[in-house]
Amino acid sequence: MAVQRRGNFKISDSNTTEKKIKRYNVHRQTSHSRAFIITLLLLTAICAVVSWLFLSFNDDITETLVSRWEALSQPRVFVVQCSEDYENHKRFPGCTPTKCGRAVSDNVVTKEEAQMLKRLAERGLSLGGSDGGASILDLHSGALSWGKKFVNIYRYFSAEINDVFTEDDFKLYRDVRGRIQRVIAETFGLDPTQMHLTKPTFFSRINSTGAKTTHDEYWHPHIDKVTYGSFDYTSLLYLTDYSVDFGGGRFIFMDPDGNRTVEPLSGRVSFFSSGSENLHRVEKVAWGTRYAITVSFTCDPDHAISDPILP
Ligand SMILES: O=C(O)CCC(=O)C(=O)O
Ligand SMILES: [Fe+2]
Repeated sequence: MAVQRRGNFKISDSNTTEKKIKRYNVHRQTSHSRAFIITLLLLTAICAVVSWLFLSFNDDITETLVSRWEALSQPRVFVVQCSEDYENHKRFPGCTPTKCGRAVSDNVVTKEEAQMLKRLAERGLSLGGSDGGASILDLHSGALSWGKKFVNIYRYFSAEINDVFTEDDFKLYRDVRGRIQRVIAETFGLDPTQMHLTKPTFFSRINSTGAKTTHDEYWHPHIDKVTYGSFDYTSLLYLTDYSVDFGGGRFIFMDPDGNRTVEPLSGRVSFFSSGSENLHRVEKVAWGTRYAITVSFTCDPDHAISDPILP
């Protein structure tokens, strides 16, 4: 009996141990799940804080002024307070910026005209081109990127030049320049006859090839009036489409409170007063090829240049 009793006691003893083990396992599992949930919550909170910091301080976060998917039926204008830059230069009433800002128009140049100008740029640039990612062709001075330097296309290719460009190409360039000049005058309330074409005025071709010289480093923030001296109004005519022909390559106004972009679109004209109220840069091109023309105007007749002519 005693043995039996001892036996029963042993059974109930092992039941208790088993229950204890079970309870311990349940407790351990619950603790693990709780720790897992707490870790997950912590990670989520850390992610949220990091994203918030990224969104608040990352200088690449931008407002899009005009998207590639829009087709503007009239110029979109953004007024910006003029910088003091113009005070250090001789003033020309009716032209020197008193109203500053930036604007974009999709109505100045047709898609067909942009296509013709792009072909002109392709033909000219096919004669040379930079070793790095940025090549230019300046129809006025004849400067053409060539490896790590420049050549004068009119001198270097004098025998071929009339096969590459036609009188119609130059007429189209002049027409387009005149229309851009008028839209800038209308937008900023200027007398168009007081505005003069100034140098440099050039076609640009940019791809994702790495820079080989500083001439290829197109992405640096700059102020056109400082970089080029004579500029009062800068215009850019785009000849290819952002996100279709190339990636990256957006135009970025770098304002004190953040970046504002213009997405290039074939035939789109973007123009702005050239002082430090319009500090800007071009985003690096990630893929494809971006074509544009920089056409600029000065109020100072001493810095005027005439339209390019076919020799
Ligand atoms: O191609 C562009 O969008 C801008 C070029 C530019 O900033 C310049 O030519 O000064
Ligand atoms: Fe510029």
